[in-house]
Amino acid sequence: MTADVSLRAWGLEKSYVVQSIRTQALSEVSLALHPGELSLISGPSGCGKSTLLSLLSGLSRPDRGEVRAFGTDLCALDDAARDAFRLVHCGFIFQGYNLFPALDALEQVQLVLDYCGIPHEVGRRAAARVLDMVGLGRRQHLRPAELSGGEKQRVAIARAIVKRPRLLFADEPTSALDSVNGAIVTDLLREIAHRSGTIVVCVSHDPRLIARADRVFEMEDGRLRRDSRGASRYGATETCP
Ligand SMILES: Nc1ncnc2c1ncn2[C@@H]1O[C@H](COP(=O)(O)OP(=O)(O)OP(=O)(O)O)[C@@H](O)[C@H]1O
Repeated sequence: MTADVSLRAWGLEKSYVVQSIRTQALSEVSLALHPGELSLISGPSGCGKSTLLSLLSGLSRPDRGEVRAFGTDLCALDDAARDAFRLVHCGFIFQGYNLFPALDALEQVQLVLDYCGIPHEVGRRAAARVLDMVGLGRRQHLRPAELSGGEKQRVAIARAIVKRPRLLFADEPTSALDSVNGAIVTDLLREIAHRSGTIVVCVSHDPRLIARADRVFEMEDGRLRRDSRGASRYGATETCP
């Protein structure tokens, strides 16, 4: 029997209750994401994209349904075990970069490896290598205030991939970037998926990302409306069976 290398969800339901008003954020969402693909979750504001990302990454639990990553049922794990799962397997990238103002680029990336218990000098070399890979080898000693938005996002990407996660989640990674930097970050995410076999999942409205994604999931009112192959790899957009 071969090991399951996918991230799969079945019948996800999630609602929020605020002051006794219930909002159904997700209904009957099922999908399968595969290694080496950049998948995009798109749709209008409030349709449930961030909620889906949070369930797929084990940051929160569904009311009903199941999420399995590499065969592990994330919903069956307690909070500590899900934290441990994320530490080992998941990288996260956010719209606002979430960098520490006082640390330079190298220190931002190295901090992750320190946290994972990697010896300092080994971590420093690995952090420098990854910064080189994202095109920031010569800017590794600059702090966030000295970097452009696109460079900050590349530091955030380096930080997310330095521990070689099998799952990379990005929430609106290009929405604060101009066209040149948006394209650089988009291509980088795609390259990470294709080269290292990472499952890369992005939430975005950005047409640049939609055009470069291998798989596009369109959401509306908490449901998946369309699951299609992107034009980037297959030449034309086609709807998945
Ligand atoms: N913590 C929360 N408490 C209450 N309601 C929430 C919470 N998080 C999300 N919601 C509601 O759930 C629905 C889905 O929200 P979600 O943030 O997943 O959508 P989204 O597609 O990511 O939106 P956006 O593109 O604006 O970020 C919305 O109606 C939202 O108001």
